[in-house]
Parts: sequence; structure tokens; C-alpha cells
Amino acid sequence: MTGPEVEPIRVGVLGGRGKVGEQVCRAVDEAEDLDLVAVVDAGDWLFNVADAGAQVVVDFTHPDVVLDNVRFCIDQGIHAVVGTTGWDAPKFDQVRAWLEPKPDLGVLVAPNFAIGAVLSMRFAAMAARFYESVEIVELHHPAKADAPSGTAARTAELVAAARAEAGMAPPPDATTSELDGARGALVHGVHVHSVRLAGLVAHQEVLMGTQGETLTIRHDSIDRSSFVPGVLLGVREISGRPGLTVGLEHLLDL
Ligand SMILES: NC(=O)C1=CN([C@@H]2O[C@H](COP(=O)(O)OP(=O)(O)OC[C@H]3O[C@@H](n4cnc5c(N)ncnc54)[C@H](OP(=O)(O)O)[C@@H]3O)[C@@H](O)[C@H]2O)C=CC1
Ligand SMILES: O=C(O)C1=N[C@H](C(=O)O)C[C@H](O)C1
Repeated sequence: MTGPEVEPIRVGVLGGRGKVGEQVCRAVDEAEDLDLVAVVDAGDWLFNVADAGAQVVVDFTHPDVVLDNVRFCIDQGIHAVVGTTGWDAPKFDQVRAWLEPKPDLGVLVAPNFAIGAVLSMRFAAMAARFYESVEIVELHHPAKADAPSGTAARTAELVAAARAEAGMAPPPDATTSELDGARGALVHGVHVHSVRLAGLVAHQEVLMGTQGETLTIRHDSIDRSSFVPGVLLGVREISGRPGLTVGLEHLLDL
């Protein structure tokens, strides 16, 4: 005896002809429990996803357009799974406000959908209180629009929160004279250095140091397929997670 047939989740992809979006489209197409109903890229009619009856939209577009896209999804009553970067606290507040009158709707924004990147952020937060020094180096392909990366910004935020909770002083640094940018960008009080290099995909090192030792937490996405399982998990789970969720860790019981 077989149970009742479960309808596939109807999925639309924004940025579907981009580097990550193209891989997401292929994976959704191949998954039996998902149905790729619309692919929208720059210049296409955004309403295609609504017209096609998408229940979940995946966004891998550009930091300049992602907030408008999320607003569109919320207005249309479509859950959103967002990988696009360029987020800050006011933008998250804005999304929460848009979601208020739609209590059944979910938006997931994850700075990084690769399992190792999620784990490395957690490891960095765990280690932070044991090391007086911390700096982050993120390394990406040269087609990346934003610096620092969303992952690096989130890592800095998590590390800074752990340090603050432990009552730590700022990292030691005797620099009194510097060329602009030589010490990187300060993100939540953490120095973040951004490398853009042909041949790279997405990489990050969190460097920590204290008396007589250093700890390096490194993650490498050597292929964009690394992001796909996390995105599919988000697509499958988002309808059961109303409100705004920031970070894939919440779906991984971390
Ligand atoms: N969270 C995560 O795990 C990851 C996040 N990212 C982030 O995802 C985003 C996309 O990355 P990536 O795939 O490498 O970038 P790409 O530039 O390769 O792809 C983005 C695609 O979106 C299209 N696009 C631009 N504007 C719109 C719009 N308004 N509506 C629909 N499509 C649009 C672009 O078209 P055109 O080129 O013609 O402008 C392009 O085809 C970036 O912010 C990146 O940082 C990337 C990897 C993993
Ligand atoms: O642009 C990319 O490529 C990536 N963007 C995300 C970020 O900014 O952290 C995730 C990953 O690093 C790849």
C-alpha cells in the first residue's frame, strides 16, 4: 500500500543563468520532490515566477537588487531562499517588517550555503575567546562584486560577539602609521582582508593567535556545487520556518 502522493515544491530561480543560479536550476530540475517552474535573469520579467505559481524562490543575483527581489516575493506570498550578499542590520529589519503581516511566510538568508563554511564560522566563534588576536582573510574569484564577502562579514560579527561576551579587549596592534587599506577593513572591530584572484572560487581563513601558538580555520569551496545541498535543504524547509532566518546553521541543528 502506498501513501498519498506528495506534490513537488514549485521553485523559481532568480539569477538562474548566473554562476550559482545555473547550478541550482540543474539540481532543482533533477530533484524528484522539486519542480523548476521559472528561471529569471537580468532583464527578464520578474512576475514570471509568480505567474508560474512558484511556492519558493531562490535568489542568487546581485547585492544591488536582492532587497527588491525579497520584497517582491513577500508581496506575492512566495517563500524566499536567498544566497545573494549585501545584507546589513537595517535591511534585515526591513524584511522583518515586511513579513509581519504575513505570518506564514518564510525568508532564509544565508551568507554561505556550503556546509564547511557554516561549520568554520561556528568553529571560529567557539575558538574566539581563547585567542587575543584574530584577523580574517577571504579570497574569491575576481568577478565578485562585494568586498568583504558576506561570509567574512558574518564571521567577523560572530567572532566579535563571542569576544564581547568573554569581556575581551581589542586585539593588540601597535600600528601607528599605515597606507590606506594595508590593515584591511574593520568589521565589528575585526580586521578583514579581501583577495580577488583569477582561479579562485570562494575561500576563507580565520587566523587566531595567542602566546606561543596560532590557530587557522580555513574553508575552501573549490566548486560552486558546494552551495547546492544547502540551498536545496533551504528550499525543502522554508515553508515550515515562518519569519526571517539568517544563516543555514538554524536548519542544521548547530
Ligand atoms: N550564500 C552563498 O552560499 C553564496 C552566495 N553567493 C552570492 O550570490 C550572488 C550571485 O553570485 P554569482 O552566481 O557568483 O553571480 P553571477 O554574476 O554569476 O550571477 C548573478 C546572475 O544574476 C543576474 N541578475 C542580475 N540582476 C538580476 C535581477 N534583477 N533579476 C534576476 N537576475 C539578475 C545576473 O545577470 P547579469 O550578469 O546579466 O547582470 C547573473 O546572471 C552574489 O551576491 C554572491 O556573493 C555566491 C555563492 C554562494
Ligand atoms: O560571490 C561569491 O562567490 C560568494 N559569495 C558569498 C560571500 O560573499 O560570502 C559566499 C561565498 O563566499 C561565495
